[in-house]
Amino acid sequence: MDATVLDRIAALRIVPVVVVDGADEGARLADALMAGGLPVAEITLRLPNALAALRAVAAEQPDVLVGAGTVLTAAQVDEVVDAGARFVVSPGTFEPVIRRAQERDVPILPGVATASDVMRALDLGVRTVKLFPASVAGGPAAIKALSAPFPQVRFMPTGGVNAANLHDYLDLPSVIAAGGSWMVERPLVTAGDWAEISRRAAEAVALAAPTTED
Ligand SMILES: O=C(O)C(=O)C[C@H](O)[C@H](O)COP(=O)(O)O
Repeated sequence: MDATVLDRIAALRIVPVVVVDGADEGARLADALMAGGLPVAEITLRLPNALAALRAVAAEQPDVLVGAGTVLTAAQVDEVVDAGARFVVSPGTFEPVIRRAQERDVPILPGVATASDVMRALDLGVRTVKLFPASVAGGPAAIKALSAPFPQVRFMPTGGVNAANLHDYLDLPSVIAAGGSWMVERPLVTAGDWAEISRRAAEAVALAAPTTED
């Protein structure tokens, strides 16, 4: 297991969740994130050519830590790892996905929304999970409450995170990073507004930087 991937995510503090289609969009998106100082992307398997986007980022922008999101099956784990994904994110805690990611030696962040989900993840040997959908599952208060019985668990809240509430999550000691689409909204990609994506990425990086009191 490549522990350094989770360390890099923890250092970056933010994971842009992107919906891109095809090699060209993927490569340009990666360039825009690099320009914004945020060299990481979770490419969701939501569009038909998401895998081509993933492959292009992995091949053309090796400095960008690229992962795959919306991974729902073990077969998709194989597809995304073969395409170059360095980490795998799933909306739920599903044993076949977790097991295949472990077999492929790639970090898996399964989605959890309840204590039972966390217990299943722990039983499968996973201690870093994605709280999803974070805002619906209780937001920062849910993470605080879950951290009491599960102090060993680290969270990447995703779903409803934005520039306004980012710090409510990042300030919690059990949160390694927050994920979200707010800096890479799909209309910006389809419009080719890479400059705005870079601007929002840079803004998010500045927001996530520790404050002077930290
Ligand atoms: O399906 C998955 O595996 C996902 O990755 C879901 C995404 O994390 C959220 O949909 C992002 O939520 P927003 O930032 O509110 O847009």
